[in-house]
Order: sequence, then C-alpha cells, then structure tokens
Amino acid sequence: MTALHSRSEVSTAAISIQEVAVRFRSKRKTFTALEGASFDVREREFLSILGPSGCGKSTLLRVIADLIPASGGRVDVLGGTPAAARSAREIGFVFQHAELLPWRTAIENVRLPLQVGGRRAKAAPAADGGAPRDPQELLDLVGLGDRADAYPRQLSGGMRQRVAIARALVTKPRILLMDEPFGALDEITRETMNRELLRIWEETGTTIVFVTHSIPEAVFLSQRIAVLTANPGRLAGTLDVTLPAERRPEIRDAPEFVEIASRARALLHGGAS
Ligand SMILES: Nc1ncnc2c1ncn2[C@@H]1O[C@H](COP(=O)(O)OP(=O)(O)OP(=O)(O)O)[C@@H](O)[C@H]1O
Repeated sequence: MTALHSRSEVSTAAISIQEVAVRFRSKRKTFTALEGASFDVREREFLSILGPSGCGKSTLLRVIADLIPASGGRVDVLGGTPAAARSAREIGFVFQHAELLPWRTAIENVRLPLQVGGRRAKAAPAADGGAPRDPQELLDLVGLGDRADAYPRQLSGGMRQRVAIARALVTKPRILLMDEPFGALDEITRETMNRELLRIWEETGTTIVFVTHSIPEAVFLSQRIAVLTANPGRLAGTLDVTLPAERRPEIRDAPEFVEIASRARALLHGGAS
C-alpha cells in the first residue's frame, strides 16, 4: 500500500517531514535536489529511504541531522527542530565510510563523541541527561568486545563499520541516521551486518532511518520504505513491509519478500505499488 501520512499521525512521529524542498544555489543556477517530500518516521521504527543515485537520499538525511538547512517545508525531530535534537545529542549518524580516527583504538573512537572539548574534558552526558553508554559494552553489542584496543588499520571494513555504529550510539541517541553504511562492503559481510543491525535496533530501541539503493536490503531491514525518484528528487510513496518481525536470511526467498521487492521496484520506476 502506498500512503502519505496525515498530520494527525505526524504529531506522534519521531521525525516529521512536511513538504521539504532542498535547492542548491550556485552563481549561475539553482539546482533542485529534493521537492515536496512529506512523510513521517514513527518512534522506534526502522524506515529505509530507497532511491537511485542522485535522488536526494543523503540530502534528506542531512536535513534531518541539521547538517544542511531545508529550502522549503518543515522538518520536526522529536517534536522540535533538527538543531535542537542535534544539540541534545539525540541524533547518531553513520556514514558510508566509517571515518574513524586512525590514531585512536576502537574503544577510543567509540568514546570520541563524549570528549567534547578534548581528551581531558569531563565526559559529556548522554542525550537523556544520564550516563552515556559504556564504550566497552557497546563494542560487546556490535560483536567487537575483544578488539577494543585494535587500531582501525587492523580491522576489516565490516569491523570498522561496527565501531562506527557503536560510536553513533554512545550518547544514547533516540534516532540513528545511516547513510548507505554497508554500501562499500562485500555481499556476504553486508548480509551479516544487516542481521546484526536488526539485533542492535531491537536491543537499543532506537528509531533508525537507513539510506540505501539496494531494494533487497531495504526490504530485509525495514518496517517501512520511503521510495524517492530522481530529477528532481521526489517521494514516490511509502511502502509497508508486511514481513514477520523476525528476519531470517532465508526470508529473502519467500514469495512475500519477492512481492514487496517488486512493488518497491514499481514505485522506483514510476508505477503504483
Ligand atoms: N552541496 C551541494 N551542492 C550542489 N549540489 C549538491 C550538493 N549536495 C548534493 N547535491 C546534488 O543533489 C543531488 C542529490 O544528491 P544526494 O547526495 O542527496 O543524492 P543520493 O540520492 O544520496 O545519491 P547517492 O545514492 O549517489 O549517494 C545530486 O544531484 C547532487 O549532485
């Protein structure tokens, strides 16, 4: 089913995106990266943003994260502005490449967001005002408990992304934004990371917005998918993923999985879902 959500649903949303447009201006012209996107992300939901290269997926994620402003429309995060959510440390961000500091060990990288003002500064509190998550426990959570003292160069690509996920969770953010975090990994590692991410999502209760251009990845991970199309970037619709909560690897072969994937593909190509 394709559904744009009504304003009454929006009021209970973790993230509400209403008629958002993003235009980039250069000296000679204005480029519209995103036009009139409206949907919401519910508290504790796993929602993927799916679309072809250049349709504005990262742009939309960056607006939610308060890294760039919207040119039109409105974004609410946890009932306030994206800036307020960011300064309250309620947003964790994972990029396509782990972006770890090479001179810091895994655990020192996880600790980094707590060290506002330098290494010797008093540790910053978590988003809820309490103690942050314990970096060692986070490394345990992402399956790297025994590699805390390893440097990034000693870790595989998948392991580095696990460290990046642990780092994004250290302030106990209620929202985790992930921009094609597994796009650079091989297929086997990617499938393992998909399963691990679902486990982490369940254990932490975080709302996740996950950007991908892989249809199977979006279907496997999500409760709902927002499909964007390009030129200019527009929301084609949202799709409920009506698969069982437990996602075993074999689910990818189930007729219902294939059916949802084909509806997502139809939306991507401008058809109805
Ligand atoms: N700072 C910027 N200035 C000008 N144009 C930009 C800027 N950032 C993004 N764009 C353009 O906006 C469009 C959307 O970019 P965006 O990175 O959001 O796409 P995407 O869907 O995430 O693509 P991909 O899957 O390839 O990462 C692209 O055409 C891109 O060139």
